Amino acid sequence: METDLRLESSLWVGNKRYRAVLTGWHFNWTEVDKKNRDKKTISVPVAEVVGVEEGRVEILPQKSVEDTDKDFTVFYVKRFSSGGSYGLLWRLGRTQFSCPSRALRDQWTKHLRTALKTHSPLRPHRLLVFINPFGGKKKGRKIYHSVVAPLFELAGISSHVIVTERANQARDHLLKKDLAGFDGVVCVGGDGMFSELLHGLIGRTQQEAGLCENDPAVTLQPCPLHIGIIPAGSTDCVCYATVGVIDPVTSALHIIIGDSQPLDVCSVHQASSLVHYSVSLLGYGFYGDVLAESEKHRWMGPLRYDYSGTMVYLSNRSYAGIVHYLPADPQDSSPRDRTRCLSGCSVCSRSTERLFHQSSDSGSLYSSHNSQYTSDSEGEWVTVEGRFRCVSLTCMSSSCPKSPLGLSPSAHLADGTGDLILVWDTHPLGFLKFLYRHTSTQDQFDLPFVEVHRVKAVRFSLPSGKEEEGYEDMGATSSAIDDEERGYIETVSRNGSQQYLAERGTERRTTNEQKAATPILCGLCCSKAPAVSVWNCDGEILPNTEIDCRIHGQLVRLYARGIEDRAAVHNCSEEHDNKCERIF
Ligand SMILES: CCCCCCCCCCCCC/C=C/[C@@H](O)[C@H](COP(=O)(O)O)NC(=O)CCCCCCCCCCCCCCC
Ligand SMILES: Nc1ncnc2c1ncn2[C@@H]1O[C@H](COP(=O)(O)OP(=O)(O)O)[C@@H](O)[C@H]1O
Ligand SMILES: [Ca+2]
Repeated sequence: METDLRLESSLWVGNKRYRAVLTGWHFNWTEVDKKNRDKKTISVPVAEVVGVEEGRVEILPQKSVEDTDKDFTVFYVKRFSSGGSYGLLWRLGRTQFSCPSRALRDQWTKHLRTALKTHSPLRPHRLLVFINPFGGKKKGRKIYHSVVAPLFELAGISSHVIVTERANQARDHLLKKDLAGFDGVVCVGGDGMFSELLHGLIGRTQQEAGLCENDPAVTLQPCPLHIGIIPAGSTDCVCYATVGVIDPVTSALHIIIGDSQPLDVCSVHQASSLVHYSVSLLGYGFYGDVLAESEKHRWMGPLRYDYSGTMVYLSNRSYAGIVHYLPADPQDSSPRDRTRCLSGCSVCSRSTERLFHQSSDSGSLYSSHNSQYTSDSEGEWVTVEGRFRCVSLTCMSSSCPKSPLGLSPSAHLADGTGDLILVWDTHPLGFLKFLYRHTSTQDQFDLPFVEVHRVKAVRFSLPSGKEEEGYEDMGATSSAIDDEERGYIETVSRNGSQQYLAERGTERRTTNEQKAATPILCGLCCSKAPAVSVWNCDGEILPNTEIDCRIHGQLVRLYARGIEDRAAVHNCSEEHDNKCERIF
């Protein structure tokens, strides 16, 4: 196969002569000077060729074809560093080649197209696209038609576009309508739109496989259709964490070349019913309150989260809860190992082996017929109880423009685990420090009131009687109540490391800093606070407080490849300057 596709000849680009070689995996062209010495080589992996067209082709301002019979044009992925973001921006590169004869031109286009088919088996031919016209800054339609559609057309992708008229339309369509002939589903919107696709596709796949989604112990069937995300929302966390930038052109190019990134999904259950699926943030306390508050201010657009975040921070709340968790194998990885899950991540690759090649033996995460989660290999559940500022579970880093390294910077996209972050009640300045560290590279887990655990499952319940209590006096959660009630913090040195203990029968102490800070901020807030918060599940408020969650390894696949390591990518051009270069 490799030798069949090989082609080598002299070609011209403008008035310069090049030696072009197609090896099967790569298409290279090297400038040759008058003395036949090689100069600079441009090398494009065949998998990153977007399209090959006869003639001299442009696509902006409109598609134009000068149909000369000795020329062909190759479109391909070109990388740029992206300033603020961690990942790389992808743009459409274009080179027009001239051949000495028409026969050679036809040979080049035929070979390149065959190589494309051979080396990019997952390239979509037909896509189902849902646009949320109201997501983010309400630019979904414009982004799709001006930026994405021309690229899909160039790549020969046909798409069926649905502009949604109501919430959950995309989900319902995926659950009920005929999906035959589609290779993938794309949303143009934010995390909420992605969540609709996630629910629709997972639900449809389980229906067709005859599996019950309600039972947390059932091993769910991975979805056959890929999901593409064109970011046009408010947080765009799933896009940022799987691509590394929020950029519609970059995302469209990942879709076109058929990149494939598996993703862990957390199922959330209550009383033996499925409540929701989550991939990014499942958060109780602070993040739940921020979402509940922000729904009242949707008109503010993406800014609603900053406004609500500030208001909720000032209200200075903490909540009682009991958290049970099932730790993952600490030998595989740790949330404190300071590694990052990047494109081609070895921890995720090892998990693929474990999840799909050993699933028939007793080493699987759960035994599929075991509704009480008691397989021998699952390990021991751990229980902690106390007052928390927030309890968060995330299946991936959940990086987003607000927090470029995310809620858990060392979490993995596809390792079959999630990171459980427990932020115990603490003084307002301590909590602010924790929040603020999300905006920099400082370790947000290196604080005495924060714990992080890599887990396979989590249960959350309320201390008996809490659900009925409703509201409690704010003073009670901040200054009036004694330290014993509040579960305030204490750091002790155990085995040489700082460990945090709260409400575990150990002595408790309030620091001076805590005592000083609390009353000042309490003066700014309301006098009544609810005793119970809500769960924020990828931007949706859950109806239940007591939940049971399980991580399903690699349940869905996105058209993405994870964040590319800048240091390992060679063909990256200088920083992209939007002012002087057009998109195409
Ligand atoms: C002091 C600065 C603090 C910055 C803290 C940033 C933490 C950000 C972590 C964000 C994790 C995001 C996980 C993704 C969630 C989304 O699924 C979900 C839905 O997104 P969609 O609307 O696009 O559909 N988004 C959300 O739920 C939004 C959560 C955002 C929380 C941001 C909170 C901002 C807090 C600002 C606090 C300021 C305190 C200042 C005190 C003087
Ligand atoms: N046509 C529509 N009208 C109202 N709501 C919609 C529509 N289409 C989608 N939605 C809902 O809007 C919510 C937010 O959408 P999303 O695209 O995530 O934007 P944002 O990031 O700004 O929240 C989603 O939960 C989705 O279900
Ligand atoms: Ca994970």
